[in-house]
Amino acid sequence: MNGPVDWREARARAAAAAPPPAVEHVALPRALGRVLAEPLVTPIPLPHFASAAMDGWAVRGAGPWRLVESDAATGPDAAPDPDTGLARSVLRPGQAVPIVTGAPVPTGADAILRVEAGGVDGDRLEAVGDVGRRDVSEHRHLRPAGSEAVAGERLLGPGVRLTPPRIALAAATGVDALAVRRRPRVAVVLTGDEVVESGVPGVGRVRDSFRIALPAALESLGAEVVGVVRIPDDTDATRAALSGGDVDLVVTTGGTGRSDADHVRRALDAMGAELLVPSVAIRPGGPTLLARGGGRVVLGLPGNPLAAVLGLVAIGAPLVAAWTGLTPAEAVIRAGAPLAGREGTTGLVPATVAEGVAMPTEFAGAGMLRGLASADVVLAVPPGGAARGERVEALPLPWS
Ligand SMILES: Nc1nc2c(c(=O)[nH]1)N[C@H]1C(S)=C(S)[C@@H](COP(=O)(O)OP(=O)(O)OC[C@H]3O[C@@H](n4cnc5c(N)ncnc54)[C@H](O)[C@@H]3O)O[C@H]1N2
Ligand code: MOO
Repeated sequence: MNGPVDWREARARAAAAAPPPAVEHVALPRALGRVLAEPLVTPIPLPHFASAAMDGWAVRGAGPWRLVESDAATGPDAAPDPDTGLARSVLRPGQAVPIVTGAPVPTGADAILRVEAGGVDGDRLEAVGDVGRRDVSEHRHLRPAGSEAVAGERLLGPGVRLTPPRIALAAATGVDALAVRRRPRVAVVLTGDEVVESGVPGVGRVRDSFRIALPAALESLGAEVVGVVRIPDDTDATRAALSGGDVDLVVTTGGTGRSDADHVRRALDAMGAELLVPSVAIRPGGPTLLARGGGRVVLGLPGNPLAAVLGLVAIGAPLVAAWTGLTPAEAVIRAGAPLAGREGTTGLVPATVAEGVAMPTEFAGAGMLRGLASADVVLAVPPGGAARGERVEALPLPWS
């Protein structure tokens, strides 16, 4: 029970450790990147009135036309008829009225003749050239009301990430707030008395890899990082950091080992926490642990920089995804080189992807960052390894 947990099982336990997704309402500017909780149903047709797609003239009939004064067709008060979506002014056969892009089209208009394809002589307008004649005969440049969506149509389903175009689509329907899934509130706790946060480290010291990168990666996964603290290598300080604050999840780095300098497991013990995943059968990242105690979940990542990120990709990603009701993305890709296996362990290998083929990067030792810095995905290499050309599972990096 205390040995390393198979990596699929560990991912399943991580997903199961999240509470059922909860909902909150946020204003549109704060909804970017969040997960939609309820369908987006447009209360209005899109567009909600018939409008011109070009600057020019609204015309009725084959032409030539007599130009009439622009009134409701282009004025700021040109409210469309709520039933038809058409502007209330009426264009009679043989008439034309100036119109600008986006303005309501008068009732009766059957084409927009763009300005560069019309010739005006006094109050007489005629189409010029093939382009002008086609504008008219093909009834061009009219955007009918409801041509993109009718009122009551479902435009987005729940469970999708709110990308910039999805936010823009929501805004176009006239809504000002959206129902989104709650994010876990996360405290990041950095350990390691040897770690320095600026300048060139002396011998026996290491420059911090996590204070900037880890919160960013967690936010990319969909979490809300509410604090980052560095604590001394001490069991009481670790226990206090693991149990303090109003948070849902604590993510630690370092100290997952069993030496005198490692305090995460001892602190969890002292808290009476339940170890959900004591370690994972992955390499690097094996010492990654998951626990529940003090009313929160604790994800313990190893101190080695690559190992920590791979622990986050393997266990943190399904945990945060389940919290926000997302299904973690999984894909398979062809290996561009033979990948050695290791009995009882899933190898996690940073890889670059070109033309659908994944090449493992160099410099992918547990304490390194160089391979990860150039990687596009992480390959999950089964214990038996994989031949060149074989399909292997590819996990996305949080920021890609
Ligand atoms: N006897 C054994 N020793 C180790 C084992 C083992 O099974 N038996 N496992 C090894 C593996 S695998 C890993 S991974 C590490 C896990 O170590 P910890 O989580 O306890 O991490 P630390 O010992 O605190 O640090 C490891 C390494 O990472 C550096 N580090 C820590 N924090 C940072 C930071 N913020 N930025 C950059 N680098 C950091 C730290 O200086 C150490 O070099 O244990 C192995 N040992
Ligand atoms: O699992 Mo450790 O992560 O290899 O250095």
